Amino acid sequence: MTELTTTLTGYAAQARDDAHVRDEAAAADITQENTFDVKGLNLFYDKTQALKNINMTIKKHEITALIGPSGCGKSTFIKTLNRMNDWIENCRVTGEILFEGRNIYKEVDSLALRYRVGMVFQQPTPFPKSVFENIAYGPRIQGISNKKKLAEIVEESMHQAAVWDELKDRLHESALGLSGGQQQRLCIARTLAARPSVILMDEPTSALDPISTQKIEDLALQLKEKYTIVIVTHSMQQARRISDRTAFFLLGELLEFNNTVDMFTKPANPKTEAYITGRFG
Ligand SMILES: Nc1ncnc2c1ncn2[C@@H]1O[C@H](COP(=O)(O)OP(=O)(O)OP(=O)(O)O)[C@@H](O)[C@H]1O
Repeated sequence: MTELTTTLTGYAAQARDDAHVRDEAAAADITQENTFDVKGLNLFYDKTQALKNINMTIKKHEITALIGPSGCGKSTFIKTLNRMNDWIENCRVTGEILFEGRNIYKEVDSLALRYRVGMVFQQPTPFPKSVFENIAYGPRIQGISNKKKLAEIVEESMHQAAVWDELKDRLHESALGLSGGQQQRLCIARTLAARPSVILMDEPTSALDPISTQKIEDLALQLKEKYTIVIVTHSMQQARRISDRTAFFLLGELLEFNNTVDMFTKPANPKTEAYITGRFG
C-alpha cells in the first residue's frame, strides 16, 4: 500500500470508531492569528535525533517553505504538523506544537487534526478509482452520503484545485489515466474536499514537468487566500517565487527562519548563504 492509502485507510478505520471528532474539528479556534506555534520540538527515531529544539511560528494565510539539504529533517518536520509520524514505530516527540492555539498532542484528536491539516505528497497518489470517487472519498468517510452534496463538494474542490475545466468531462474515468500534473492537482482537490484549513505539501512538484510545476505554484498562490500552506522544496527558485517565509534546516536544526525576501537577499547565517547560492547541498 502507498503511504497515502495507508493514511486514508487509517482515517476510515478511525472515523468509524470516532465520529465525534468532526464536531471537535469544527470547534477549532479560528480566531488565532498563528496557525502553528512550534516550541522546543525534538524528534527521535529510536536514539537518533532528527529534529533538535525547533521553534517556529507558521502564520495563517501564508506560504512557508522548508528548505535544506537531503536528510536535514524537512519531511520529518512537516509530518509532525499533522501527527503523521504517529504511525512510525520508535518515533518519539518532545516539546509542543500548538495548532490554532491548542496542543496537538494533548488537546486535539489526531483524526480531527488530519481533517484540518491535509497533506499532498511528492508522487501523485490517486486511488485506482474514478476522478469523482477519488475526491468524494474523504467526504464519504466523514459521513456525507447525499449524492447532490457529494457532487457539489467534488465540483467545488476541483474548481479550487484548478482542475475542473480540464477534467469535468472525465469525472467517471479512472484517475490513473491522467497526466502526472493532472493527478497532482486531483490529489490537491481530494485534500481540499476534506475541508482542511492547512495544506502540507512535501515536494509536490519534484515529479512534474515545468508547465505542471507552474500550475501547482500558481495554484498554491491562489489557495493561500483561504488556506495556510507549508511546502517542502529542493528548488530555491520555487521557494523564492511562492513563499512568504522560508525555514532553512540543517542536520535537524532550524538554522535560519525569516521572510523569504530577506532570507534570499541578506541571509544572516553563512551556511544559509552557501546553501541558497548552491555552494553545498
Ligand atoms: N522512519 C524513519 N526511521 C529512522 N530514521 C528516519 C526515518 N525517517 C527519516 N529518518 C532519518 O531522519 C533524518 C531526516 O530525514 P528526512 O526524511 O526528514 O529528511 P529530508 O530533509 O526530508 O530529506 P530529503 O530532502 O532527502 O527528503 C535522516 O537522517 C533520515 O535518515
